[in-house]
Formats: sequence, structure tokens, C-alpha cells
Amino acid sequence: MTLALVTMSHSPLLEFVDPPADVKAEVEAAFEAARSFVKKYDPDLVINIGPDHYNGFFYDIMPPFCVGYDAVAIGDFGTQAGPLDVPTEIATELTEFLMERGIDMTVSLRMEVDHGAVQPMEIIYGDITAKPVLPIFINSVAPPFTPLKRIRQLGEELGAFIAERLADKKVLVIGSGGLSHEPPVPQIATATPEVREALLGGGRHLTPEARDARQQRVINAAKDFAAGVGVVKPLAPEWDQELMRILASGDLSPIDAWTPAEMSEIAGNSSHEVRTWIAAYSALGAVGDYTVDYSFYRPIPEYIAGFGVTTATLN
Ligand SMILES: O=C(O)CCC(=O)/C=C/C=C(\O)C(=O)O
Ligand SMILES: [Fe+2]
Repeated sequence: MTLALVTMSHSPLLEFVDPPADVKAEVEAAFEAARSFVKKYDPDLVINIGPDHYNGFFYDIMPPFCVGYDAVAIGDFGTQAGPLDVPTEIATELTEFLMERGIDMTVSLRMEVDHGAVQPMEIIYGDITAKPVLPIFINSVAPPFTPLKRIRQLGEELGAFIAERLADKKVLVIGSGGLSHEPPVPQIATATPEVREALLGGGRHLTPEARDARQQRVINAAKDFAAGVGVVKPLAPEWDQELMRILASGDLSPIDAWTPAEMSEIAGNSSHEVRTWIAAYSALGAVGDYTVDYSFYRPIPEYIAGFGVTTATLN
């Protein structure tokens, strides 16, 4: 068994807005670093930890986390649609292992995933079916949120599973999302009756017209934010860099003290996507000491994101 890690911000806006050319070039260089890292490592299984943005998971039942025994990408914001190559037997074994270890895992026998889950696979491989992918969803946009300590425990038990049960595999764990950001993802607390219905499940399987309208709203908000107008919350680069410093240190325990309310207040309503990074780093740390080999960070208003990419390997 070997394990390596990539964490990566995603953005629905990558193909729809244009940051200055030097910023775009920096982001492309970061993606290329992740690509060449993965190419050199050449995993035979990807464990993809990602959020969802009311495309696969809704408030009719909103689990804190979930393993996909099978998964299909919905293809929002121009991302690739269609089934992932999910190793169902490993997903089943992982779930049973986690349950035995005190993690009350939810399962989906047909998980629907959006750009938040598939974008790293597309950026790295150009094809979401290039490798077997075991998808783990972590709720990162829909309060209430499970405490970060539980996310760390989930990651640690995932690491224990990889070490104990995937002895014959080269595994890559991906954490997709973050860092500080508050794109216009609706909030149940402030939703109009119509939006509330969408968040309760009415937003599932949108018509192409409704999908376009929803996407255009996000694109327009990004253009406004980059132009300094509109009401999007400012990014929080200091918070982002503190998190990245803690993750690189190998001791993630300080994060346990962070509360969801503080995270929303300081770093925005979608900052909870860093849960995917925390779970991924916890898994790696449960297997052994590690080194962050590559780290990129830049606040990018055009993407409404504190944007980060890291790679890490066991020492
Ligand atoms: O329109 C909606 O309801 C959701 C908008 C949306 O999907 C925004 C996503 C933003 C990110 O994934 C991000 O910046 O992390
Ligand atoms: Fe997101």
C-alpha cells in the first residue's frame, strides 16, 4: 500500500470568467503541478472526497457524509457528465469498516455528483473515468455541520482502512473544495419559498433552461464580485493560509476548536468545503508522517475563491 494526496479548490467559474492573464497562468501552473505529481505517482485507485451544491444531496435527507457504491456526474458548469468507475466492493468494505470503527456512514447506491466532486479528476486526467474512483461526499454547504473533530476522525479511519485493507494498491486521496469563499449558494435560513422547495429536492434533475438560469446567476455574481460590486463576502487569505499551515504541520488537532459558525463568519458560507481537505490530510496522517511537496495559494475574486492546490506524500 502507498498513499498520496492532492487537495484542490474547485470553481464552477473556471471556464466562464477570465482572471488577469498572470493569475490564469499561475492557476494553470498549479494544475500542471498536480497533474505531473499524479502522473508520476500513477495510482490505481482514487478516493475522491468532495462536497455537493444541491445537485445530488438535498434537505429532504442531508447526511453529514456518505460513501457512493456507484455514482453518476450530472455535468453542471460544463463538467463531464456520466457514470464514474466506482469499485463497489471496496466502497462496501470501506463502509463496513467505518461503521465498525464508530463512524455512522451513510451510503448511496447511486450517488449523483456535481462539479465539486469531479473537477479535480477532469483537471488531472481530462476524464472522470480514467481511474476507478471511490466517491465520499462531505456536506459542506447545508447547515447543520458535524463538528470538525468528526471529519478528522472520519479521515483517520479512512487512513486506517487504506493501510489495513488496500495493501496491494497505490491510492490517491483527493480533497476537492475550499478555501475561504461565499459564492451564491442558497441558504435554507434565508430562502424564499421557491428556493426552499428547490433545496428540499425540487432542484434535482433540472431542465436545461432552469440549469442555465441557475448557472448564469453564479457567473453574474462572480463578474460583479471581481468588479468590486455586489454583496459577496470578502475572501479571507489569512484564515486560508493558517489552515494550510496547520495541514502541512501534520498536527491537525488545533482545527477541532474551529466552529462552523466562526468559519462561516470569517471565511464564508462555503468555507466548510475545507472539510474535504481536512479529511484527506487526516487519512494521510493516519498512515504515516508526510510532507507537503507542493503548495499553491492565491485569493482569486474572479473565481470567488481563496484558491489552493497542494500535493503531499508519505515520508
Ligand atoms: O446555484 C446554486 O444553487 C448553486 C451555485 C453553485 O453551484 C456554486 C458553486 C460554487 C462552488 O462550487 C465553489 O465556489 O466552491
Ligand atoms: Fe464548491
